[in-house]
Amino acid sequence: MNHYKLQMRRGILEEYSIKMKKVTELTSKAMAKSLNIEENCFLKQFGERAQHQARFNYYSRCQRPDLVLGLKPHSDGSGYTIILMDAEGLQVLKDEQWFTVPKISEALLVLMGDQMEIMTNGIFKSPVHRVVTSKEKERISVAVFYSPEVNKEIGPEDGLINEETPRLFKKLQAIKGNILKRLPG
Ligand SMILES: O=C(O)CCC(=O)C(=O)O
Ligand SMILES: [Fe+2]
Repeated sequence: MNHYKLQMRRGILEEYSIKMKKVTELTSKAMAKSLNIEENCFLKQFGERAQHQARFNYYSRCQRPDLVLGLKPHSDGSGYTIILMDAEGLQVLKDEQWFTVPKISEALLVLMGDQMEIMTNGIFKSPVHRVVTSKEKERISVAVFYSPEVNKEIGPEDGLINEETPRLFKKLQAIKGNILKRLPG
């Protein structure tokens, strides 16, 4: 890759990161509003130095999609994850069944991670998900894992705990690199 192309790609990534910061601010506020709690409460838990880690996933075409998965079942250890994809292939597990996430053009997918499940006291679930392969099409996705700043203490929002819905999680400390929690098997 020549120098000019490299510079250009860096520029695009930098711009994407800056825009992602805005997206996570808006999304965190919108999620709090939807739960009727103080709009900045999740942003406060994520902290001013919240982590944004981007991962590029490339899934090549596969002759035996019935035998080969692109990504094994897991839930994300992030707060939440923002996914940009160029094709279908991502599936989420609900009621022991796999559902394909539709690809909506220009749309970003917000996928809850384990830490947001904790902060919402279990109201927003961190789904087990996987990626299937395809015979016809390769696939690329960009996942931005948005997580609380390192060493930040997180826990269920007080506003979501009451007599009917008791606290489900203890307070925890956010740690670095807790991106994938793989399930056994
Ligand atoms: O490729 C995708 O759509 C999902 C990727 C994913 O689940 C991950 O990177 O943790
Ligand atoms: Fe994931």
